[in-house]
Amino acid sequence: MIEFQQIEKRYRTAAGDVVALHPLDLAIPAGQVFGIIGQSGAGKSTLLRLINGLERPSSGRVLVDGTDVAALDGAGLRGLRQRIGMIFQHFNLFSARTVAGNIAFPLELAALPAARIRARVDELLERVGLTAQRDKYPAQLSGGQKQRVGIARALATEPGLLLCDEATSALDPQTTASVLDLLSGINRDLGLSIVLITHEMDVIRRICDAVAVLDQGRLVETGPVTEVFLHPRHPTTRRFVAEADHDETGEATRVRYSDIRGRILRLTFLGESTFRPVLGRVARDTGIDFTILSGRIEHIRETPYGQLTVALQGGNADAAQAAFADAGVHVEEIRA
Ligand SMILES: Nc1ncnc2c1ncn2[C@@H]1O[C@H](COP(=O)(O)OP(=O)(O)OP(=O)(O)O)[C@@H](O)[C@H]1O
Repeated sequence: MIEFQQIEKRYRTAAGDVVALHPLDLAIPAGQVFGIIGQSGAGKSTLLRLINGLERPSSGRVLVDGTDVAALDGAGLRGLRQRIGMIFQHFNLFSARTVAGNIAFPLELAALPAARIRARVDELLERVGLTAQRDKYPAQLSGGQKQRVGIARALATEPGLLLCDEATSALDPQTTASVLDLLSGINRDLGLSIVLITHEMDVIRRICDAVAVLDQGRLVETGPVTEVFLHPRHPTTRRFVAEADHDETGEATRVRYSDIRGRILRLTFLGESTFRPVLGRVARDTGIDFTILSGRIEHIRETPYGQLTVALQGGNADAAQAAFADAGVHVEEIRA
């Protein structure tokens, strides 16, 4: 469990103070994949680096499993960092060490016997799918393979928490997907908590359980991804969702629908309700005819959700709208 209590961070510069984080409170429960999203300069890296003491708060406290990070001395901080792995956008591998040598590094620092290091490295290579690459050097690897080495190295000392600093930003979409799957599997199989920062809502949708949205150093929205992604409240969150999604509430869409008669609704089905035959039942009960304008079924982590944009003709539109809400379907009126 990580708790930020009235955390504020200012950087002193020649030109004056830069406020990277305005006072904020945030609790990150153990065992989750927790995402922090924001534009460049929003304060994401600062927030992440406060967790392992790479930055110190200007005021407020950061508690990691109840321990105040700022109160730790050198030995205490080293102990904390052994329990927190970190991976980076540009991998930060040692170019003169092989794949196995990179992964062994933190174990050598911890002075483990050679036989135990070898066994642990073998196990980690298998977990990240790089057994065949063990004797290669970073320059001989693809971006995705480099990040897998970074992940294996971060896991070497069996940390309870993994911090990911834009871990997939330098990767193509397909490689991103496979690295995110690996992280998701690690969270599931090892029960390891993951805190990641990103500027892409799609990363949040694929693997996070919960999310915090930062905007110019302020925490503007936080909650489960199913809630924040499907029903964003703050304009910044809406913008991120619209980028990941094709936006159906914008002006262009309203113009595109100008030839279509009837009330236009966007229906969001989440979890079990995604696969229930709600549409047919509402049509029968209310005499409504539906024209489907667009639709899809996707996943937020493992939870399926469906979004359907429909035009309603004939029958009782108000009753249909109420029947959807009764069936647990979220209804958004795109045009009355
Ligand atoms: N060491 C520093 N000295 C002065 N200002 C800093 C320092 N580190 C960060 N800042 C400033 O603090 C603000 C937040 O920076 P931070 O790196 O936390 O944002 P970010 O959301 O991670 O951005 P990015 O996605 O570009 O990495 C920015 O205005 C940045 O310029």
